[in-house]
Amino acid sequence: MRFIELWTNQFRNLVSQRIPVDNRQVFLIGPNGQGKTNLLEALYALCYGSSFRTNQLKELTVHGEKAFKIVGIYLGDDQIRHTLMLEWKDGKRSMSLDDREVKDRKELIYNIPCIVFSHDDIFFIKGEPEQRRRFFDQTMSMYNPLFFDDLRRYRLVLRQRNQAIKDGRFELLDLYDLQLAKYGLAIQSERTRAVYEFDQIFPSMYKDVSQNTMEVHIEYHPSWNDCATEEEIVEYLARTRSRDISMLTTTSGIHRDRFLVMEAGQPFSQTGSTGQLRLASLIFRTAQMAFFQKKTGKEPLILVDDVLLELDFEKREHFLHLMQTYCQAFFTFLPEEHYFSELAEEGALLYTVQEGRFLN
Ligand SMILES: Nc1ncnc2c1ncn2[C@@H]1O[C@H](COP(=O)(O)OP(=O)(O)OP(=O)(O)O)[C@@H](O)[C@H]1O
Repeated sequence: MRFIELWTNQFRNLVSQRIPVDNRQVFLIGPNGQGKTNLLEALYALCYGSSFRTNQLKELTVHGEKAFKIVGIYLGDDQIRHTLMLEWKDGKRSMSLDDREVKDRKELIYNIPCIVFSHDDIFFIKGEPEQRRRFFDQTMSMYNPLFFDDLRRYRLVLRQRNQAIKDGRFELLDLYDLQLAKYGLAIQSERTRAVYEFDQIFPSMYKDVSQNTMEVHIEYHPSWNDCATEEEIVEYLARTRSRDISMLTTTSGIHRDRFLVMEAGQPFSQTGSTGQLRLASLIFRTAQMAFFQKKTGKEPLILVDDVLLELDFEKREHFLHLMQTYCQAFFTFLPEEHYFSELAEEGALLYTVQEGRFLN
């Protein structure tokens, strides 16, 4: 799969324009604040119908306007040209694929798998547990539609259960507990399997690039650690119900699971230097790519937002070697970062980005 051209209209600071991108590698080069990341965001929004920077699609419209539209023409794995469109208008999102309305964003997840490398990825290592849950849920949702469905259902039941607790409608809890246990156990089992497999990939990649002698690995600590069946979870929820009622929320479940990155028995967020944490976050993404490929046999589209800056030459070489298996890649660079030539293949497409314009 590969994008061939993009059309942007009233999207952030991007000038409304057609941008040909028919190349395995597209480099976007320009000073700060010119619109490089905005184009990556537009591509991501086309792939998933959402942004990796905000939950509010209305923020993506150019200041002062109420609508934006992006269109991407891509060559699918079937070697046929397809047209994806995302529009935000009158407070509503609409999407289409080949002029057919896309009603559920889920349809898109498996269409163009897309992975973003960004500075914020460091929070997967040193941020709140929620950040790592999101990372692993995303990793699993990329290849497993059942997992994605279970997550959606779990979240819905969790919201309903919390509301029932707040409203004092305790007679509903027995029913919600059964559903929470059903979807929760499926998610817990899948997380256990996926972390085991991810842990076969991530530590050796990290060791290769960092040349660190200490082992870094991932641990999964489910909130319902001692429950192996739905019945056991239901019993546990019944036993802890009074605690939930006094806290006005569901205090256990897969929304409280913890994923830890450990080094020598300690959380890596406490032992690693900022440089090591940053490198580990890049490797997290690279391992996500490798994991996705192992599961599906497909290569993802990658969007790499100026994250190589802090790596020295040797680490960069190692790292770039690891991340070559993509169907198409968009990289952003500042003009002074001349090392993009280390990465560019012959014939790669180079754009200079200036005030939302893409010039080559
Ligand atoms: N909704 C919007 N409407 C108009 N302009 C916007 C909007 N949102 C952001 N901008 C502008 O877009 C520019 C930021 O673009 P972007 O984040 O793509 O920068 P960049 O080229 O990736 O730079 P950096 O190297 O600093 O990351 C800023 O000038 C900002 O004012």
